[in-house]
Amino acid sequence: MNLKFVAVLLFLVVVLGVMFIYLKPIYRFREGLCDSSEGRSGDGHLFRSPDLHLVATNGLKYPQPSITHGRTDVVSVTPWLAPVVWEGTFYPVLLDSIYQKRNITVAATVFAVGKYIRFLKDFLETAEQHFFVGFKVKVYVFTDQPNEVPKVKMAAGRELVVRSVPNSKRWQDISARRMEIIQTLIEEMLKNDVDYIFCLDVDSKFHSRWGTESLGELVAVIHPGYYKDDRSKFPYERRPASRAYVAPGEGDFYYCGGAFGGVLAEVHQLAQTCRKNFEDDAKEGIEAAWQEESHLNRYMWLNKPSKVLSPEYLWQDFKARNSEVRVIRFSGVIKNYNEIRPN
Ligand SMILES: CC(=O)N[C@H]1[C@@H](OP(=O)(O)OP(=O)(O)OC[C@H]2O[C@@H](n3ccc(=O)[nH]c3=O)[C@H](O)[C@@H]2O)O[C@H](CO)[C@H](O)[C@@H]1O
Ligand SMILES: [Mn+2]
Repeated sequence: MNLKFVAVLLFLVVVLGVMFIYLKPIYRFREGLCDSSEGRSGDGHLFRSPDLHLVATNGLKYPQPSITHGRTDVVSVTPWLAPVVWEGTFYPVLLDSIYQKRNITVAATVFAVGKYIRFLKDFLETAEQHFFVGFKVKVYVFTDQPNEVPKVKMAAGRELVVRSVPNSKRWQDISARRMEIIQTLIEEMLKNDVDYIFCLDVDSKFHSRWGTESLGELVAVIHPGYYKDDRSKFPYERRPASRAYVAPGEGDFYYCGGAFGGVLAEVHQLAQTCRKNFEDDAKEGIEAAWQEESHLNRYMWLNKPSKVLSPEYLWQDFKARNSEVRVIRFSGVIKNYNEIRPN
C-alpha cells in the first residue's frame, strides 16, 4: 500500500477521533436541552440535574392551586425548604404527567435473608398494586434463597431481578450490610438506565399509592415512632466515640432505616458514607444503637434531604392511625422478633 495513502488515512482517523471526543458532549448537551422542552428522554440527562426543570403537559387540567388554603394540621416544608410530602399537598395526575414525559426508571432494593423470605410475596404483590404504577420499575431482591423467591406476575415495564447474598449469624449484620450491597449495585447501575432508587425493608406492605410525589435528589422518610417527640427522645447514637454520634440539641427529625432513596449519585454517597462509618466503628469495637439507621440519621443531619416523606410512607401496623395520617401508603407488618431473627 502506498505510504502517502496510509498517512492520509491515519490523519483522517485522528481528526475524526478528536471530533468525536469534542463534539459528542456538545451534541449530548443540546439533546439534553431539547429533551426538557420536548419531553424526550435520552443521554441528555447527564447534563441536567435529574430532578429539576419540571415540564408540564400542555392541556392538562387540574384544580387551581392555592397558597393560602391547604393543610393546616401538618407542616409541609422543612426549615431548609424541602417539601414534606403529606396526602393533600400534591396532585398525583400532574406529577405523573411530568415524570411520564421523562420516561424515568425507578429501582427498588429489598433484602429477604433467612426467615425474612416469608415477607417477600406480600411485599412484591402489593408493590405491583401501589408502587410507581404505570412506570418502569426494577425490583432488586437480595436473598440467600433465590429458589424460594415467589413468582409474582409483574406488569409490562416492570422487572424482578434476583441476586444471591450470604446469610449471617446476626440480624444486625444482615441489616447493616445492605449499605455495602446498595453501594455496589448503584456502581453497576450507573451504566444502565435507572434514574431513582428506593431502599426498602421487606417486612412491610404497600396499602396505597407510593409514586412520583416521592421523587427527589435525596429522600428520607420520617420514622412513625418519634415524629411528635422532642429531639432529646430520638434514639440517635449518643456515644461520641461512634461515627453515628448526634449531640444533644442536634438532629432535625428521626428518619427510618427501612425506607430512603433519591437519585443514584446521592444514594450512592449516602450508602458509601454509612458503610464506611459503620465499618470504621466496627474496627474500634463499636456498633451504633440502631446500626445503619443511626448512621443514616447522622448522614441526613449533615446532608439535608431535598424531600422528606411523612410517616404515611412508613407506618407500623401495630400503631393506631393518628388523625393527621390520612393515608397509610407503606407499613411494617407485625412480627415476632424472637421467631424470625437469627439471634
Ligand atoms: C421500619 C424501619 O425503619 N426499620 C429499621 C429498624 O428495625 P426493624 O425492626 O424494622 O429491622 P428488621 O428486622 O426489619 O431488619 C431490617 C431489614 O433487614 C433485612 N433482614 C433482617 C434480618 C434478617 O434476618 N433477614 C433480613 O432479610 C430485611 O429486609 C429487614 O426488613 O432498624 C433496623 C436497624 O438495624 C433497620 O434500620 C430497619 O430498616
Ligand atoms: Mn423492618
